Amino acid sequence: MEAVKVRNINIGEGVPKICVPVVGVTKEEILAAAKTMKDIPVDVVEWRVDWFEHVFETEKVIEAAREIREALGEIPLLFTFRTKKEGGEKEIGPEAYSELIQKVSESGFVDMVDIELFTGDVIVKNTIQVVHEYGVKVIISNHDFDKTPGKEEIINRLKKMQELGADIPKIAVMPNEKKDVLTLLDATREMYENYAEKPLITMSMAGMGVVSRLCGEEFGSALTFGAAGKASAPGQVSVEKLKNVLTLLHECRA
Ligand SMILES: O=C1C[C@@](O)(C(=O)O)C[C@@H](O)[C@@H]1O
Repeated sequence: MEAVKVRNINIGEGVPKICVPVVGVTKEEILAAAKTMKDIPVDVVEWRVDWFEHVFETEKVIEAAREIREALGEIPLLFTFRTKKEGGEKEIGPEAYSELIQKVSESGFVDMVDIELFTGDVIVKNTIQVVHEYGVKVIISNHDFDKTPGKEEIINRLKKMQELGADIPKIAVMPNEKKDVLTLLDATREMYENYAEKPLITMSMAGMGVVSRLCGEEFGSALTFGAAGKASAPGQVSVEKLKNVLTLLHECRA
């Protein structure tokens, strides 16, 4: 499987990469967070634009993206509007969602965008086509904040993301019992060993699922979300601690 290269980072190669979400409401908060990124062990920064107070004014979004880009230097930037139904802050219709992603991709200030699988196949495919023309990579994602679907269902969703043209398929699920964490890990392993043509990102959320955010190198998850300041989902470990554990597990495997 080939790694996905974004700037100087190869996602899908070696130690799982660390992604830190920025969840500020005002541009000042967002930029203050972005400016701290150069001092911490982060490989990718995710701008969770659904938190931004001016998210529905595209010019303001693009202007903020430009300033975030400037603050990050060479750190890759992932642009994510997480919709309310998948655990985000705001609702948005599929057309407006697609248009926002396309416009921001066109701006050249972001390196990757997140597109939710359940936006609808046609919109997802069309959006990806346009985004790819701008040289921007695509994560197709799905989140279940209530439960963990069965192993086959998780694998089917990841396969579907791959078929739709994702550079990186991603799924985040909520465990209600310990077995659910094993289900997520086993689905990841099976997808990775048997079907994956692309690097994957998977996680089981909350305290019970934390182990899944640490052991990606063993089971096949190429990137993990860590917190610096405010977390964007339950179970995110602080980046420094995350880095230590990922390095430890990597060294022990060698
Ligand atoms: O999709 C994800 C994963 C995530 O939900 C997590 O569980 O770490 C955090 C979100 O910010 C990100 O967009």
